[in-house]
Amino acid sequence: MPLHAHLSGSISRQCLHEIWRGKKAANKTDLEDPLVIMPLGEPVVDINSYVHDVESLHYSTLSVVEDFANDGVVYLELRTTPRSFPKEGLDKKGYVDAVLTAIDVAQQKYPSIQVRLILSIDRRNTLAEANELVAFATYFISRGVVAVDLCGDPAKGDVSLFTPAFEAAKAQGLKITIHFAEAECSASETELQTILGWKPDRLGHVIHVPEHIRKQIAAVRPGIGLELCLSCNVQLKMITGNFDAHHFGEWWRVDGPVVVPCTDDVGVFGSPVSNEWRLIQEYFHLEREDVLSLARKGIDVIFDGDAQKKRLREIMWRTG
Ligand SMILES: CNc1ncnc2c1ncn2[C@@H]1O[C@H](COP(=O)(O)O)[C@@H](O)[C@H]1O
Repeated sequence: MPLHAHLSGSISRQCLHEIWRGKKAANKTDLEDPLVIMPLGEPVVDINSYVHDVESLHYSTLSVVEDFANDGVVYLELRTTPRSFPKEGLDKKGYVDAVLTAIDVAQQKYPSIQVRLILSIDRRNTLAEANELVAFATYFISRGVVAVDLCGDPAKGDVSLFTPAFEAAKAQGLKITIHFAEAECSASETELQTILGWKPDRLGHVIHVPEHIRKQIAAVRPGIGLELCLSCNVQLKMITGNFDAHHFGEWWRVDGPVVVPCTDDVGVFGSPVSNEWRLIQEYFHLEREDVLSLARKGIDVIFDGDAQKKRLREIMWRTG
């Protein structure tokens, strides 16, 4: 049940390779084969040069959902930052529409998985761009958009700029999740207090958090969701030390907040969510009952409604 998965970062190298091969055959690209130039573990920086039209967006979204379904995922929240590709006649609204259409097709093709979409504001955006994104998110609620996120380079931007946009999102019934204290530079007291002031439904990463903020997180709303991404944080050295030093170990027993193991960018880190659960068991010595209880608690913090929660509970209790 990965709830923190960036669409572009979830595209497998093989899928990018296939998109590239198609474009190469049609004489539509001068780029190198992504399988050759992007070693595993390195961020895929120029994904936009491979995926920049409806066709490749459709192909890659379908492939991402397929990969998650094949990993045994039955509910997925993908997130993406809407982009425009004027040369291809695609604006940001068209981008979201294309992703949602591909998700619909994917759900029909792989009926075991249900997928919802989160739209991400990038920290470099202006307030006008953020407001526009909230308007798109609202427009597409009936087609499966459930929330708004804040992501991007943690060294960029002043998050307080976005307060009106997140307030507007909440007023429209959208949920909010925020990349939180991802790097030291995005963990100032002012930034963390500003974000907690938005009363987010979930937080992502939650790394550089002083003790008093930890208490505040637990108090900000009962059962706040924490999207923790072990492989990402270890591979990118966002934490000091190995898996056993990950803050999952501090959070998973804390009463109140609900920890959900997530993949972040599985195409980059090469660790599907089944492997994230394996790592947790290996490094934190969870018993089978702990794993089941954690997975079941996660259902409470998904951004879909009661019918979805009921479906997931039926699956989870049957599994147990
Ligand atoms: C430590 N991991 C991360 N931290 C912060 N932002 C990240 C991220 N991984 C990905 N993104 C954000 O998601 C966008 C990917 O394109 P999609 O929107 O999927 O289409 C990136 O541009 C970046 O802003």
